[in-house]
Amino acid sequence: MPKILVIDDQPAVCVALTTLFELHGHEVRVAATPDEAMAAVLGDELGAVVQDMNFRQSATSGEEGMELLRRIKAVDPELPVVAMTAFTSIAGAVELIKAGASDYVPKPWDDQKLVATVGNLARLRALEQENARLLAQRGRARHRLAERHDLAGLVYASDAMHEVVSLAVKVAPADVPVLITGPNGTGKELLATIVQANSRRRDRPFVKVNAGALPDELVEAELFGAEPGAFTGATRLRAGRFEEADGGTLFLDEIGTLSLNGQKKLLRVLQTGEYQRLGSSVTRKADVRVLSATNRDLPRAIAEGSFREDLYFRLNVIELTIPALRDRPEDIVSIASHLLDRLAARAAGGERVTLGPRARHALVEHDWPGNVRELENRLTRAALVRKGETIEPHDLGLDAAARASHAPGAAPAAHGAHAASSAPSAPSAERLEIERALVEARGVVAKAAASLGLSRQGLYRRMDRLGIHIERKLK
Ligand SMILES: Nc1ncnc2c1ncn2[C@@H]1O[C@H](COP(=O)(O)OP(=O)(O)OP(=O)(O)O)[C@@H](O)[C@H]1O
Repeated sequence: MPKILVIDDQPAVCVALTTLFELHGHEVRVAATPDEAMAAVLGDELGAVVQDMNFRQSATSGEEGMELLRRIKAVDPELPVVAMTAFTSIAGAVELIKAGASDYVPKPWDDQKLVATVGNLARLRALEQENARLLAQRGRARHRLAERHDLAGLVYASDAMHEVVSLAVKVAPADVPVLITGPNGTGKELLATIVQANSRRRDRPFVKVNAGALPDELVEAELFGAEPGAFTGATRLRAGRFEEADGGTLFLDEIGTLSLNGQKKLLRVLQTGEYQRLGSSVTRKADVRVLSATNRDLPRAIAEGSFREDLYFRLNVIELTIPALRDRPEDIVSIASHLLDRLAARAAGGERVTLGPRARHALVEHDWPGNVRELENRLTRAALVRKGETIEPHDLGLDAAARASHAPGAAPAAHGAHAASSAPSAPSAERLEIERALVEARGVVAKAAASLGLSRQGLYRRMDRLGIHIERKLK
């Protein structure tokens, strides 16, 4: 039970209060003067203070008590102080609360009320202290992790991510395959980078392959290489990805959509540790650590017959699962601030952009179907269309943001030109991609089309279909 400090110059009052609090399980310390009280506040672990307002027989103004209250609050602003006062005026009470008293009780006091008030305040302080201790402990744990390992720019505040990142750096030095799972845009590739950066192979090649984009007929040549003439069009010797990654790490992204043929070829090299270039009979040794990632539910794909179980067990010696952004809302604002810093560093003028409080709220409220990648897109857009230094909800183009900006008292929508859409609900990945390209191209459709790999007409058709139109040319 928290210790209570009783401060009163009248021994009879001290005895009565000590008895009262001890009866209710508290330890009690007594002080008869302001100096004794300060010694206790500085030297003891206290849960709450009950203090008189006058310390000399002749004094009645309460000024000494007010002075002591200020001294206590100056050294420990969170320590609850209950003032015992003969004040009956509202002004006196207000002054006490302003000076930091948590509560005040009249003299003579009501035992039950006093014990309940002081007990509650002391319990609350204990809870707050425990919270602060846990937060500090977590902060220290994160700090230690970031100090000792290369976290490749990954930012988080949530316990869930702390667990994933801790496991990633723990398994990094072991040369085992790691499968990283999680929805699109949650940072799977970034986590693979962390595993590689903290492994013994950190200074060796790190080769990334989008396994899902490999056409079936090219899987073998891409992974293992091809001799000249091995297939039509193969005029030069081509090194495969396993060869490029020799001594290092191979990251197979989108492994869940690798063709069955590709799966078979991959399984063989993982089982035997050997492979051959297409068109060659020379067997090569694969000294490669394989990391892979997918957003697919592989056990389900196995049940449906589209993924090999034997390959799954080879790849999945360790599984790291990244939760969707909406399931770790504590991360949203930290990541957003980090991304804004990154944007500022890349921008020509390097101007620092910050998030307004309503924009933060809108970010935390949003569902983030596209996870951190969507957050990146939204912030890129917002950083470009914002009017001032601060990003407001309507700059983000989010549903919730739009609602927030139309709420009473909200700032009017920005009049700056931006790619605006007439159908704001549930933005698709395609819409975001196009909006981002348009904003980055400052509204120049031909430029946006080129960056998307589309013809100008092609982009216009898509904009029509999605109801995206350019409101005004960006300056
Ligand atoms: N926690 C984070 N802190 C900082 N940046 C992050 C974080 N998570 C993701 N990012 C950034 O978000 C973008 C998407 O991340 P990444 O490409 O690693 O996701 P992914 O899960 O591999 O996506 P996909 O499933 O589409 O392949 C990247 O630019 C990455 O740097």
